[in-house]
Amino acid sequence: MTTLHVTNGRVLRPDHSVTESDVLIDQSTGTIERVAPPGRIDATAEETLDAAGGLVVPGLINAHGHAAMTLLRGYADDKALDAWLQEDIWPVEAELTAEDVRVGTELAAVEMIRTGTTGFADMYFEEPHVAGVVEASGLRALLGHGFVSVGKDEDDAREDMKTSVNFADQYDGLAGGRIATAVMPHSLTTVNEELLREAVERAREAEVPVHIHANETEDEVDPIVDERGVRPLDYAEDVGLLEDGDFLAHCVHVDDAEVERLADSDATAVHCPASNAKLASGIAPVADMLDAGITVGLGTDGAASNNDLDMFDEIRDAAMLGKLGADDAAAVPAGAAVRMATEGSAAALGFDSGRIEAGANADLAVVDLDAAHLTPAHDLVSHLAYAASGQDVRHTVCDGQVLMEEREIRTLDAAAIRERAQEQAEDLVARAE
Ligand SMILES: CSC[C@H]1O[C@@H](n2cnc3c(O)ncnc32)[C@H](O)[C@@H]1O
Ligand SMILES: [Zn+2]
Repeated sequence: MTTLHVTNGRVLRPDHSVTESDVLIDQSTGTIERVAPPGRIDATAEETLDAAGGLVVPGLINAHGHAAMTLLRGYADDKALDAWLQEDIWPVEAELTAEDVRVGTELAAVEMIRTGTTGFADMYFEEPHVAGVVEASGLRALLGHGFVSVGKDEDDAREDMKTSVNFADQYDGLAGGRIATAVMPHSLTTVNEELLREAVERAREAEVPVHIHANETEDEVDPIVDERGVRPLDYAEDVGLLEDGDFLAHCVHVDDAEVERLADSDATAVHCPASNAKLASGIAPVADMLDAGITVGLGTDGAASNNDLDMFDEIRDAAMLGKLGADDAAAVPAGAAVRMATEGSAAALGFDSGRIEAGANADLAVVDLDAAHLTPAHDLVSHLAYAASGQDVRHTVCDGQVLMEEREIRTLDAAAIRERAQEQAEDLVARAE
């Protein structure tokens, strides 16, 4: 076995206590072998990572997004979802090439590794190219081809759905198990009932989950209530959704009965507080969802509605908006927000990650605590939620491989990727004019 020894740091344990511990990683399995006080681990590891003055935390997991939308960061701001998609985003996406997606996803990978994210979900187009970036970057990901039926003829829409199923079927488990997949209908209103039912059925046959946007805006809820006389999550269950492994992005406009329905199911929710705030979609009742026992993960959504992929921002936004939404400063405390970005997101994506513990995937980040804004150190969980940012991350490790050491990304050429992304983004926008 080849080993990686993370030395001299403090470790955020699963119960959120912090101990002075070393972490021994088995690189051949990509898992954590031992967490033990310094000096208790035999110092013969092939590789060491110095965590002195740092806090070793589970790698953050971005459980909902559209990675290549980094190319559209700052392209269209300050609009509500429907107008933003229809007037600005979809017209440009109509011009997207596989190379755009590859370059945009590389840029996203650089940003994620830089800010301590080790795993992400992606619903987008040209997913084989996204898979290539995942393979090269060393990140862990759950990928799916997103499809819609609105604005398409029946045959095209069915082909698009089949692309989603075939991709999920063929790519599940690739990159040494770092790639998982799902079938990804875009939303309950942009995919018609017949295709939605068929997609769910095919996902079950392929034994992969389904990921979908749900209850994001009132404009998305009202037509379902008006046309079907039921709430969206009743409809979702009726078409076969809400099974174990399925995960729903947003869940902003869910009523009490829908919260109960989700809690009674084995599906999970992914909260996207920054995107929901920026598009003025609303504030998800995340405190109620957690109280009801729903597993809630955290996601940035695309960089065009956030506008970054820093999960530390997301943790803070989840705590802040959770309090505002519940009108209660005690709602969504620091620890709950950190859990959403770690254990919650890991559970949503089915990753055995999100905790620093023997047996878990060796997906972690080391946060440099040697900074004025992280002093004094009364409560390090508080710092993770309210004071730290992705720029404080010093090392990033995924599947036992060091992806970033001393703020230098090892697996990707960050400078070249940024330069290429600038050119590609300009070219994409020019093509769409
Ligand atoms: C069919 S691939 C995914 C599709 O979703 C679009 N998108 C980006 N952000 C959001 C959001 O917040 N809600 C709904 N859809 C979103 C993206 O631009 C792609 O077209
Ligand atoms: Zn989204």
